[in-house]
Amino acid sequence: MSYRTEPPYSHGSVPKTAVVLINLGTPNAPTASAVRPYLREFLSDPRVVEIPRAIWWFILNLIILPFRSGKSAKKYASIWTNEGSPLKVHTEKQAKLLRGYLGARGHEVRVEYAMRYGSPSVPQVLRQLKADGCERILVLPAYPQYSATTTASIFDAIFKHYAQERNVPELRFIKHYHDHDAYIRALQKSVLAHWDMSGRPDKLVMSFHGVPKRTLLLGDPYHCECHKTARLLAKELGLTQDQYLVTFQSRFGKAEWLQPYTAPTVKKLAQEGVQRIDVICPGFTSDCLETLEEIAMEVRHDFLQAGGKDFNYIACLNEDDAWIKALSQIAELHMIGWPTILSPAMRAEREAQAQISKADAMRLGASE
Ligand SMILES: C=CC1=C(C)c2cc3[nH]c(cc4nc(cc5[nH]c(cc1n2)c(C)c5CCC(=O)O)C(CCC(=O)O)=C4C)c(C)c3C=C
Ligand SMILES: [Fe+2]
Ligand SMILES: [Fe+2]
Repeated sequence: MSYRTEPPYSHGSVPKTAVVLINLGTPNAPTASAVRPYLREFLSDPRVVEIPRAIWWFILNLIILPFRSGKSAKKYASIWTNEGSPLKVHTEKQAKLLRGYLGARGHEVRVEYAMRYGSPSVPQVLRQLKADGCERILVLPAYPQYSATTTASIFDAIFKHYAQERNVPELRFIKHYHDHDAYIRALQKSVLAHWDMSGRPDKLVMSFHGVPKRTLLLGDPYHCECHKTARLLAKELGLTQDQYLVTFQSRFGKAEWLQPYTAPTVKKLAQEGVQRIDVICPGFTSDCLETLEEIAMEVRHDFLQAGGKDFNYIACLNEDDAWIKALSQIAELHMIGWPTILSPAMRAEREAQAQISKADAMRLGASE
């Protein structure tokens, strides 16, 4: 067993707490050479693709990466902003806002963000938190609905990192918040704000990222959690069953994925004479390639080509105030029992410990 070197242990220090918001990840640039390593890391994850490793290695390296990297890069280029990839830009802003929100509520917590694939990587962020003395870590995936392909893969990355540490911090993992009241109400508020501006559609389409159908049959609760989110949102909006539908997008590969698929469904709606649809993607908490390009560009085009008249994409929650508030409530719920709101005595003790650690460090430095 080879352990990473630990920072010097400091007696009696008040443990610091950190919340780490973790999203999927995104390439560093909208170019084939940047998309390729990102896709390699993502699609090499056995949680994402369950095909036997040796067979998959050939398919990935000889077929998928050479062809998909350039194609995907062009798509990324169509949504890239001056600040970078939308997924990263929104996640970073969410972490900053959450830090401010929790701070304003009196919590002394670090809030950082990390990406499961790409950067800032999970190990990079966890190393920094260890160096800064964080002894309690709350892992907050950016996915409201649990799936082995996403949430569990984040958990794997955390376990893998700490497998090489002696002094493992106290860890808590948020599995899902697909039915959390504040999340549902943030979604409801965003739909109502859209309808206040633009009127109501004939149908509201709630499109979730797909996964292979096989994963549902093998016990992954993702499909049920997506449907529960949709049902709760429809209830909050007062929609009857014929006023909304649930679809699954972003199919990858040849196997059957969760149905109904988003693109053929909206085409069919247009062909049946539905004039206006609004599409929301409640499973994506930040706008990204899959919402801005696939839904707001490709699916819009499909709907209008098939005879639809009016297509509205309702943006993800991104930096929405009600959403940041929801995130803070979800984090607070999972931090119960952790002393994040410090008493004056604890604060004084922390100050004193910081002074002692500083003096220790200087003494150690001087004796070397
Ligand atoms: C919201 C949850 C997500 C699930 C579940 C999910 C499963 C899943 N995805 C792929 C393959 C790809 N997904 C890609 C992009 C992508 N996926 C999600 C989220 C979920 N994926 C997001 C937020 C994004 C966008 C990232 C961004 O940079 O904006 C891609 C890359 C893009 C492309 O080349 O099309 C792939 C590939 C699989 C195979 C899978 C479950 C088995
Ligand atoms: Fe995906
Ligand atoms: Fe896609």
